[in-house]
Amino acid sequence: MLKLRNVEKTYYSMLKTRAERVLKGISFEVADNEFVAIMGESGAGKSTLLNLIATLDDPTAGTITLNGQDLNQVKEDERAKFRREHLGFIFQDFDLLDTFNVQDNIYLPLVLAKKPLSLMNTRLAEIAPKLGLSEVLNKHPYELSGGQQQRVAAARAIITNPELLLADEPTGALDSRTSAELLNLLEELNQAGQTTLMVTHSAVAASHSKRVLFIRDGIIFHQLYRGNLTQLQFLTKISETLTAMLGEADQHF
Ligand SMILES: Nc1ncnc2c1ncn2[C@@H]1O[C@H](COP(=O)(O)OP(=O)(O)OP(=O)(O)O)[C@@H](O)[C@H]1O
Repeated sequence: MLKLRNVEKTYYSMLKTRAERVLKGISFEVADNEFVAIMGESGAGKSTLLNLIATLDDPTAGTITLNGQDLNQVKEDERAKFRREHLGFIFQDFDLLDTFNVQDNIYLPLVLAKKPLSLMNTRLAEIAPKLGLSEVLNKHPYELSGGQQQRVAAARAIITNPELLLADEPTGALDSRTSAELLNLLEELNQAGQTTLMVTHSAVAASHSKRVLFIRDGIIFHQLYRGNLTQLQFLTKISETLTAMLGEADQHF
């Protein structure tokens, strides 16, 4: 599904007098139906990596392919269309339009893709009950709780049946109960076949995935598979790894 080969990203200052090499050769694959979390400390390059996969920015070196298509080859003016057709996005700050009601917010990607209303209605009828949104379709985002708003954002992200769902700190603005609900929802969507890649600094969020990649110093430093562990057992394993990583970092100073 998704393949990264030796992906590098260097940010340059305007006059190229300063360079920051954020990603130094990242290689990994995400298989169909996987749910992968990417963890790393603040500034480790998680959002940078997600932006590259989202075609919002280009790598300095290396290749990224989605189902065989090299993202570098997608032309600038075709990228918005590419994102609409292949990817779904959930961000920390929901990013809903307050002037639209919930239903129209969810329909937006299909409206932009000029899909027929009948298809939108069919898809909504499938996902609204699953996400507990059937009763709020005529409300506006500002009338909803944070958890409901994030579920609307999730509905909007999956209504196009994206090949890959990208989530950037999706629980960052939620309290622990609504976070847990959203994470359970992401897990359920994944069990129903949704390939998902999530960036997070939360061990709890990562423990809902099937595999965690740890980024440090611009490389994939370590990875953990959930295997048959329960979410709580996986959380313990992730927390132990983070503690060990922090311990090693301390020894450098
Ligand atoms: N557009 C940009 N131009 C220049 N430097 C950038 C840009 N975006 C990110 N950086 C730098 O790249 C490094 C990695 O940032 P990034 O946002 O990818 O980290 P992160 O792991 O997502 O952090 P956080 O968890 O705090 O969001 C940081 O040092 C940041 O200052």
